[in-house]
Amino acid sequence: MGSLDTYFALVEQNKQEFVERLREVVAIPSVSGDASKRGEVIRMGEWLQAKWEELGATCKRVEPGKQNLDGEILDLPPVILGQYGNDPSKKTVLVYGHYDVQPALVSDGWESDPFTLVEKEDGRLVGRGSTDDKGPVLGWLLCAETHKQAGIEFPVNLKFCFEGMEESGSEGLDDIIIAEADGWFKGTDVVCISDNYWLGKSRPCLTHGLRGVSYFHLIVEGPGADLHSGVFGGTVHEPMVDLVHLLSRLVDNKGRIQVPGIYDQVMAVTDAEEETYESVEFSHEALVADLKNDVLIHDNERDTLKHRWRYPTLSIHGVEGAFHASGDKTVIPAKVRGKFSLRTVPNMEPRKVAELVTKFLDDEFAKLGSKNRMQVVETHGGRWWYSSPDHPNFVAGARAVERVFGVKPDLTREGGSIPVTLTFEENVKANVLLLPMGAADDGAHSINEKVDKRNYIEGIKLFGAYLHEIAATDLAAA
Ligand SMILES: C[C@H](N)C(=O)N[C@@H](Cc1c[nH]cn1)C(=O)O
Ligand SMILES: [Zn+2]
Ligand SMILES: [Zn+2]
Repeated sequence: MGSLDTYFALVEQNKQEFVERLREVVAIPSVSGDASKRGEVIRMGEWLQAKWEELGATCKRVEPGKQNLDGEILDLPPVILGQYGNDPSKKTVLVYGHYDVQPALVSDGWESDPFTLVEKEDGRLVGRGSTDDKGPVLGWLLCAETHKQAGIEFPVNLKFCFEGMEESGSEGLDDIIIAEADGWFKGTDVVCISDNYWLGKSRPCLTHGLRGVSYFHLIVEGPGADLHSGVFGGTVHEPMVDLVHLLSRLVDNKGRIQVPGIYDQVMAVTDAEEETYESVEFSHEALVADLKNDVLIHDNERDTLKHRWRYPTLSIHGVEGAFHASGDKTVIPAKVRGKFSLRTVPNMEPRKVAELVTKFLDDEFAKLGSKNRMQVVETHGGRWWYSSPDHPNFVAGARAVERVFGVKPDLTREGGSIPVTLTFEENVKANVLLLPMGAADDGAHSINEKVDKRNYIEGIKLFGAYLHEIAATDLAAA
């Protein structure tokens, strides 16, 4: 593969330029969960479309419709579909990624402005979206640009699907994938998604499973307005007291979900699965160092991995409407909204999960004898995904990892969720490979999110190597 060596050499040569390109996209604050940033999310989608079109791709901008966000009716950001190359003698690879990001404020604890990329001496490229998912999304573009610059024939036809709502439940995307399965996505041989992370910091991985997510709002409201706690404390049912009580009933402090029936659908661990935990690169020592404190529940790596990959979990995220500023305001909030989510696993069904959670909270609320009103709303949900890692798509991914990093990849499952993975698999009817670029300690969704320069640059090489391996692979051997 002489042309691949030329490609690697040019990626090396362009390293600093690629950091500047990442700086340009991080600077667009495309936060999908913030109504005031919707214009920026749309601008980010338009940026991507323009760059791909400059390169010669054919793009289609699909509008998923409208969204009601905090009472404001907003345009959903466009889904950018693209096709780069259309040679019937080549295989066709569909890549998916998202150009929206999680919210980020300096006041959350960032060391610098989240939307100004900072290159640290130790190689960290710090900025919101650097690893999730702007680095990888940009990586596919830079891979294609570098082939063109080097005069190397692009080894496959590339289709792409980039969305701007992944961090907010991928609203509207399922319908588009279903509608385009026999349209834009027709002829896809394999799918590749780069939107998760390695298990450690040195060994790359291929991922063949994701957890699902079911997100809930628990709303408790009582008086028509906030009240003075000196005047009304002890004489009215306080929404916040009811809410705190209900939230505390959902999960114990060992992570065990308290909703009856929730574990009934969880697949049992098989002997074959037990073996898969033996060989992966994962240590509590490294994890505790990343966490900055030992706050681990389990005393061994295997149980930690099982609770990340294959058991359901429940996390409490926040309370809207509660007093949260500094100072000692003596208020009784009139309406509060608790937010929590469950990560779901094979073979849990989202409908059943919502039913069990709602019934449990209804029963617990009834026990309180409160005169407040309570409501449980499932705001978004996504299904888990599990696939065999034996498909030639994974073999091509493994070969590409060996070519770039000189090691065999770990085979992992992911604790996070990319709900459209299953939608692609079911509707486009092609195998999906998850090929992450970022490392375990990147801090996606957290403060000081980063991608290491090594991961970013070698990741761009990996994308190219993977496409060349796909071109050379007999996919019919599946
Ligand atoms: C794994 C992926 N990069 C990711 O972060 N996915 C999100 C998806 C989501 C669901 N609701 C909101 N965001 C996640 O796993 O939290
Ligand atoms: Zn992501
Ligand atoms: Zn994310």
